[in-house]
Amino acid sequence: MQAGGPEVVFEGVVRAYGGVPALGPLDARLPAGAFVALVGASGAGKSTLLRMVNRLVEPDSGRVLIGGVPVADRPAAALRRSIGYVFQSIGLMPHMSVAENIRLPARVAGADRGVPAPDVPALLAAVELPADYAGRRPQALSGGEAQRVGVARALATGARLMLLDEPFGALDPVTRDAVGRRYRALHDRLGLTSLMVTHDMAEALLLADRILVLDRGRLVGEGAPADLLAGRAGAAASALVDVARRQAEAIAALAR
Ligand SMILES: Nc1ncnc2c1ncn2[C@@H]1O[C@H](COP(=O)(O)OP(=O)(O)OP(=O)(O)O)[C@@H](O)[C@H]1O
Repeated sequence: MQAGGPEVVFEGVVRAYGGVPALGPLDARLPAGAFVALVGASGAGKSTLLRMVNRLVEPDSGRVLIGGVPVADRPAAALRRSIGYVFQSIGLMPHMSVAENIRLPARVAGADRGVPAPDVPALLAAVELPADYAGRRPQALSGGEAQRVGVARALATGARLMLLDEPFGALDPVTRDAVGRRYRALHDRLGLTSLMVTHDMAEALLLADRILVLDRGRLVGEGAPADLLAGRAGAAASALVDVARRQAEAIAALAR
């Protein structure tokens, strides 16, 4: 097993699509081992920022460093093998078993290039799925179970940096809550660095160590959940927190 998750630094990253600015200039730092949530309205640039880390999006200017090394200096394929990527429609191969799906990224990377064969039982245990799920096909899994297989697959090449783009967005609220908390426990156990895009401020407040708030491509607020709740992370962050708080208060009032 590799050492803990690395630090990630964004230095003045800028990106436009077809001449239309989408992101930046933006500076941010994810401390080694942190769980960082990225929130903001639709189109704010969250996925663009996340995908700069594994070079699915290249910045027009500025740079991203992982553990002090610019991602642009590393071949994209090798870089992506070292980073877990979990997204909403996780894309498990329907004709392959769970075990084959988990082994797939390492197989693509090539055992002959020194990529060790994944320990499927250990990975299933890490995401708290029974060992006999290894033989199941994806269609025999619930949405929450499939998402956990996606996390196991993302960890299979030994990645200690995880990018999660609305990972639990398609799950019902109860499953979403349970899978989110399980993932947070896994993050702590393995000492991962995790960057998670979410639309749900309550989820960000409950799971993350730090929250970055994006608005129209700019970082408009940043802090620990306690900072956001105390109104110390800027007006945009407070506005999003107020929505979550009003919902919680309305539910509490209904129960009285
Ligand atoms: N490949 C692309 N081509 C053109 N425009 C794009 C492309 N990808 C993103 N954009 C635009 O860039 C802006 C930021 O998009 P991005 O997907 O990063 O936002 P987001 O905050 O992740 O949004 P959402 O929450 O809706 O997923 C949006 O205006 C979007 O339309």
